[in-house]
Amino acid sequence: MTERFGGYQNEIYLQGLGGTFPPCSTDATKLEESAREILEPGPFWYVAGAAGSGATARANREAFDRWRLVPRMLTGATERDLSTTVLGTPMPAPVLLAPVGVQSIVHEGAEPAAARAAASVGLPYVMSTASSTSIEDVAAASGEGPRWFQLYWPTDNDVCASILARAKAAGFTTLVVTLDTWTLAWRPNDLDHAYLPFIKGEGLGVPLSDPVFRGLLEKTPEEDAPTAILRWISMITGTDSTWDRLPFLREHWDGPIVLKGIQHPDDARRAVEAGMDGIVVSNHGGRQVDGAVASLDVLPEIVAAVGDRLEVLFDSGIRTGADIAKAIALGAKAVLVGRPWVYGLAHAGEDGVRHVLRSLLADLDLTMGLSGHRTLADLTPASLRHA
Ligand SMILES: Cc1cc2nc3c(=O)[nH]c(=O)nc-3n(C[C@H](O)[C@H](O)[C@H](O)COP(=O)(O)O)c2cc1C
Ligand SMILES: O=C(O)C(=O)c1ccccc1
Repeated sequence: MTERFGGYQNEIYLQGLGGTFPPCSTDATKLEESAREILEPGPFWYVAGAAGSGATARANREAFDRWRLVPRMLTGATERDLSTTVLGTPMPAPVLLAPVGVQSIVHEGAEPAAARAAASVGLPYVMSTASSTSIEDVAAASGEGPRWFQLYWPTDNDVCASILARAKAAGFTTLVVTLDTWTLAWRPNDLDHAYLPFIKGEGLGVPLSDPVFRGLLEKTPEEDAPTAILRWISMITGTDSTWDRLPFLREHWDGPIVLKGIQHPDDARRAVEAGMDGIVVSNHGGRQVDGAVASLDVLPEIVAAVGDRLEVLFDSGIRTGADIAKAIALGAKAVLVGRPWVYGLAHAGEDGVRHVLRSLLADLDLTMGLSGHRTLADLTPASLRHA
């Protein structure tokens, strides 16, 4: 089905005639600034912050500036079709909501609000293991919307299997395994505010509702919250896994599996060899390795390394329609967006998330049309020049 995302432009103008204005900026690059005015420093820096000096987070943005679209004329791009299918999930545009933990710290509606917004636009919501809400409650909020599940991999196999079984039973189709955050990076902004949401016990919607995890505890989390929290933290951070542990996931998940956090072509090749279905070329929005390469800069070599042997998704730094078009032109099948919609959630809950998503898709739709690209397949390296 062809969605006319660009029509959101006229909708906004018409609403303005009636005195109604967007709930937050239509420009995702401005949302960090306005979020700073409405969030306390701890929550604000949890979202906006990055590892170390922030060099990689800045590099992620700068990398997009080194590529420019070359507009083509008279191509008949009046009607666009932005739809695609990724690992069996049809989507009206090549955009997914990146997994984001502990959303209750920016808005009381938390994950269900974001999942409802995603479903209303038809985009897949990738639920984080670090959600403040249970798997079943997020699934219910998604309704008919597509849903993927992101795994922070517990060291305890029984707990891991239980979480995967619940995600599967709740209708999550695709598993995204995050590899780059097996321990939290040096994050000065969180440290300066002594702010770790997990310690407040807010990101425990998944384990606290898990019967196997609860069975490991001597006292229930209601009786002794700190012990439960520490037990969970020690289960999902502090231990790096190795490639030989992947078959366990295959045994316990019968849908597609995607590895998130790939930045080296050799790791992408290993993902192929391990029989994975996809990868997310991502540096976690610059939140893990400060001084690391910009995610967009490694995308072309990774696409060249794996060809069509698995699906290559991309994230880290996407803020505009042009950014999405560039990532697709460089070989990504779809992109994940992180901070922008979290700021939308902070500003206006479900409406804010929907507005950020629709703005991004309208921008992409109009950018593609005006640069003469009718479908995603029209976006190729030939659509770009090095600036
Ligand atoms: C506040 C916040 C929380 C995040 N939590 C998770 C998480 O729980 N799991 C995960 O795989 N990635 C997590 N990420 C990383 C995102 O999935 C994504 O890789 C990153 O935000 C993309 O960069 P962008 O924010 O520049 O779009 C988080 C990112 C942010 C900003
Ligand atoms: O902050 C993050 O980037 C992240 O991935 C995370 C991990 C655990 C809890 C909350 C967020």
